[in-house]
Amino acid sequence: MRTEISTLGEFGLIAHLTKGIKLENESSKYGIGDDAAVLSYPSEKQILVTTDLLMEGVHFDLTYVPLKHLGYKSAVVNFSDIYAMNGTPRQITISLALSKRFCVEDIEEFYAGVRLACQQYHVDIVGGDTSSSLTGLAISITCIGEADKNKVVYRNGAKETDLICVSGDLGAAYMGLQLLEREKTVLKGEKDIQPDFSGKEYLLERQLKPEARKDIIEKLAAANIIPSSMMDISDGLSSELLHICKQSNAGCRIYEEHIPIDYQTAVMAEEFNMNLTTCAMNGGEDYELVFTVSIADYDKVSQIEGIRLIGHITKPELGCALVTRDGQEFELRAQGWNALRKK
Ligand SMILES: Nc1ncnc2c1ncn2[C@@H]1O[C@H](COP(=O)(O)OP(=O)(O)O)[C@@H](O)[C@H]1O
Ligand SMILES: Cc1ncc(C[n+]2csc(CCOP(=O)(O)OP(=O)(O)O)c2C)c(N)n1
Ligand SMILES: [Mg+2]
Repeated sequence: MRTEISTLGEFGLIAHLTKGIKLENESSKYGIGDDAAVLSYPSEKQILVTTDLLMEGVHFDLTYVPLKHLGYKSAVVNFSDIYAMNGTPRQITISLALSKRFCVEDIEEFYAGVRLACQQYHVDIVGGDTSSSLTGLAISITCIGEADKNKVVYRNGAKETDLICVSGDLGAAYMGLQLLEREKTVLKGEKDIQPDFSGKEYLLERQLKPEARKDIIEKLAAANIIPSSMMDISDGLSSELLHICKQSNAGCRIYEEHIPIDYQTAVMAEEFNMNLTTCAMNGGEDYELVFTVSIADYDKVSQIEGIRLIGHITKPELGCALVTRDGQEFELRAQGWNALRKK
């Protein structure tokens, strides 16, 4: 089926896409349908706001990304930013610019993904904007969330001797992207052949359907740990650690042998003849959390499943470095994702 968007028009499309959206959160007072949404948060909360812009051809390639997955991921990467402040996401607004290539069914798919993510993370869709584009799909999502006033975690709070921790494992989403890019080149013009991705499912899942680490935020809270600094890993661990250290006026040492990497990631890096540590440090799109905790929290944090201690914070004069298995030190450089960097 292909229903042209012009048959519904802007208002018809919005009504169609947002049909049946219900508000779950106490703070969502009024959602879609007026000039602005109305939110109300209790005075003991801080309100968190984050926004992300995703451009077709820059952030995603629709030749191998299904629209439902794209919708899911676009929402989840925003939730991830709210968790990275030690908060809880509550509302999003979604703005879309659509070219003529897209039909109503395409946007339905995209919305099905966004709505699934919102259901799973208990977030309300409270508004958005819809416009046309001459060149492709542009997606902008803004997420609003809350945190207890004294529990917001910034990038600038890391202190000398703090332990550096990471959740999950790194580099898999990047290897998933490499895999999809390779198949895209191989299969160009041969639509009937289905690539065999068996044994590589984890990599594809990490690229196409990432999750935000709500569970880690909950486990830290349950263990009574408030990190001294935290970020989510979108551009690569190196880049994020440099942000934390710069803003905290600190240095760091992280140890190559402690960087968490999944088996499939390692196999794939070998197959592509890529340096595994480089992929894990700079690949990006991991949407894991990197955070620091006081050394006093060592016992508590090391008991939490899914968190790895990878190093520690130092004085700023010592700079930021990766210590290899044979004890050599390499200065961290932000080689990861940078949308504005020269190619
Ligand atoms: N065009 C912009 N105008 C104003 N602030 C911006 C702009 N782009 C990014 N920022 C702000 O810069 C900071 C860092 O952004 P960014 O590197 O994109 O972080 P993240 O990786 O968490 O999305 C954030 O506070 C963000 O709101
Ligand atoms: C076609 C394509 N190119 C590149 C990537 C890789 N990629 C897309 S977004 C991103 C990192 C995060 O993007 P950014 O706009 O920096 O988000 P932010 O850090 O602001 O949250 C990466 C590595 C991809 N998934 N698909
Ligand atoms: Mg950003």
